[in-house]
Amino acid sequence: MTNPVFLALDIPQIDAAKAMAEKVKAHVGGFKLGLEFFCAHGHHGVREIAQVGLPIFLDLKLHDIPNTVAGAMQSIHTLEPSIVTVHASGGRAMMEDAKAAAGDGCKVVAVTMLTSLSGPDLERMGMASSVEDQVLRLAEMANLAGLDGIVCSGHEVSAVHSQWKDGFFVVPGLRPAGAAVGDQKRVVTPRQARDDGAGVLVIGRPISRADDPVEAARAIEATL
Ligand SMILES: O=c1ccn([C@@H]2O[C@H](COP(=O)(O)O)[C@@H](O)[C@H]2O)c(=O)[nH]1
Repeated sequence: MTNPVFLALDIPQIDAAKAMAEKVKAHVGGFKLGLEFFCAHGHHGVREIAQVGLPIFLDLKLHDIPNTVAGAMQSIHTLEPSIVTVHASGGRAMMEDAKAAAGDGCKVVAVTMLTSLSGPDLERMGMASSVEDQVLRLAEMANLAGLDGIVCSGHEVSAVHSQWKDGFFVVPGLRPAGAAVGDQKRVVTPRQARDDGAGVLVIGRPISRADDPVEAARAIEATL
């Protein structure tokens, strides 16, 4: 089995991020580079981390009009990411154009509802539906738009998997039992997410901020 864990390298210093990647590379399947790292280091930073030799997931959460998102997808083409995120709330046309611009070999997945949000946050945004219904609705739109899959929490992945059998599901908000939750609200263990149908497990601080990141990554791998 390929290791499904992508380590979120939310580390602003390029040398420290690369050193972390080198340290844990035997115990993860890839690296996720998000806004913190990309805004600081752009294409150069991505190329540095890619030298470590594992797949790169660019979690840029693109969200704009279709033409702009398609242009952004074309601008990251040369980095050959294996996965890129857009926001499902950008709409179906935006997702269609993002997928068309991505080219072969790059999965495009739509962020549905951030794992740092929960039911009361939806209410405050004026949305009457439950979290699961909202995620299922956005997942259906992403499927119709031709995307490869979605990002959701471990709370919804089983329901989404039932609705979208061959979808590709990326799950962040993962915590080993007893680990600090921090700003995440919809949390499950890596093993639970895997059992419920997640294809990629995104894990950041439980590894990157552990006293011993190699041991933390190894211990998570052993539970899968
Ligand atoms: O809904 C989402 C979408 C993306 N993320 C990203 O995943 C990691 C999680 O990091 P932890 O340190 O394990 O909490 C982070 O890079 C987020 O930007 C998410 O958490 N939730």
